[in-house]
Amino acid sequence: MADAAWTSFEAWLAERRFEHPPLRLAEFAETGRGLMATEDLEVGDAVVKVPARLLLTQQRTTRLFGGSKAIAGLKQHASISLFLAWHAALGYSEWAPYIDTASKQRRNMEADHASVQDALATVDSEPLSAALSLAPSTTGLQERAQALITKNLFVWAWLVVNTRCITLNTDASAAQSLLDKQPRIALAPFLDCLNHTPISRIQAGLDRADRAYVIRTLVAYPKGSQVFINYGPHDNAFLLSEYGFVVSENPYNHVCLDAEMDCILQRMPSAKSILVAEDYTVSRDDIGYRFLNAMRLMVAASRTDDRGLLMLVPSWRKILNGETSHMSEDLEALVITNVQRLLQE
Ligand SMILES: C[S@@+](CC[C@H](N)C(=O)[O-])C[C@H]1O[C@@H](n2cnc3c(N)ncnc32)[C@H](O)[C@@H]1O
Repeated sequence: MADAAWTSFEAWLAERRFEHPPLRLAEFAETGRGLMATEDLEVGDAVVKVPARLLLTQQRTTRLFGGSKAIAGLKQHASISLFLAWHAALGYSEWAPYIDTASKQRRNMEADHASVQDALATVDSEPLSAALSLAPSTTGLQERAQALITKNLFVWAWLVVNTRCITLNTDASAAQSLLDKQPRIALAPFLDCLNHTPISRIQAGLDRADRAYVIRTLVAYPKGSQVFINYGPHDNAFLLSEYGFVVSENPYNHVCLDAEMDCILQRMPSAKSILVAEDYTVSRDDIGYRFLNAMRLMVAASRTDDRGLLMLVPSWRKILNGETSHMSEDLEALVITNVQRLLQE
C-alpha cells in the first residue's frame, strides 16, 4: 500500500529508534486498513514493541501545558484527546506523522459506520470546556486553545483515543492496583494499526527489561496474512458502539433478555422481590448463569403460592452457593422446557 502519510510515519518511527517487527500497512477486503506480516511469524514472536518513551500517556499530555495542575486534574481520556487536538491544530507538531496516520481512520469510520453518530452523541463536551477554562490564561494558552480547538476537532481526538488506546496496567502484577485504581490508558504508535479478531491470542504488557509495551502472538501468521490482536472479549454490540465495526461469528455475542424477564417478573411479585432483575443473557454456546438461576426461581414460583415460594428459597440459594446443581429433577425439567420456549419466542 503506497501511502505518503505511512512513509513519513515510518521515517518518524526510525528517527525515534523504533524498530518494528516485519509488518507493513495494507488494505484488507474484510477489515480495511491493517498490518500484514512480511515474513512468517511464529508462536511467541513479538508483533510489536512500542518503546515506553513513545507511549502517549496522561503524564506526557500534562507536560504540554507546562505541568499545570489543572490539566493534570483532567480525566486521562480527556487529557490525551486534548493533546491530540492541540497538536493536530498546531499543524507543525513533532507528532504530526503519527497523528496523520491516525486521522485516516477517522474518515473510514465516518464513511462506513452510522453508529459513530451514536458514539458522538455520548461524547461529553465538558472536558473541553474544563480544559480551556483551567489552562492558565496568563500564558495566553487559553485564548489560543479556544481559537484553535473546535468541538469537531476535539470529538475527532476523543474518538481516536477511544478506538486506538491501550490499557497499560492489565498484567497479573498490576491486577491488585486495578482493583483500587483506574486502568491507565495510552496511545501506542504503530501498535494501534493492528485490527481485532476475537480468535487471536496474544500476550501483552509492559516489559521492564525492554522498556517497552510488548505484544507477542500466541498464534502463527504466514507471510502475507493480516496480523491481528484481540481488543478483549467484546460482543458485536460493544464493538459497534466503541470501535465502529462488527465481526462475523463473534463467540462473545449474546442476547440480553432483561426486558423479557422483567415482563414475566411483573406477574410474580414474590419472585421479583428476591431477584435482582438485570444482566440476563444467552449466547450461542452458553445460557447465562444468572438467567438460568432466575428461571429456576420463577418456575418454582409459578407452581406455588407466596408462602410455598419462601419455603423453596433456601434450596434455591444452595444453587447460588454452588452446593447443589438444581432444586429437584421435576423442577429442572420444567426449567429446561421454559427456557427452550422463551428462546424460541
Ligand atoms: C486500533 S485501530 C486499528 C487500525 C485501523 N484499522 C487503522 O486503519 O488505523 C481500531 C479501528 O480499526 C478498525 N477495525 C479494527 N478491527 C477491525 C475488524 N476486525 N474489522 C473491521 N474494522 C476493524 C475499526 O475502525 C476500529 O475502530
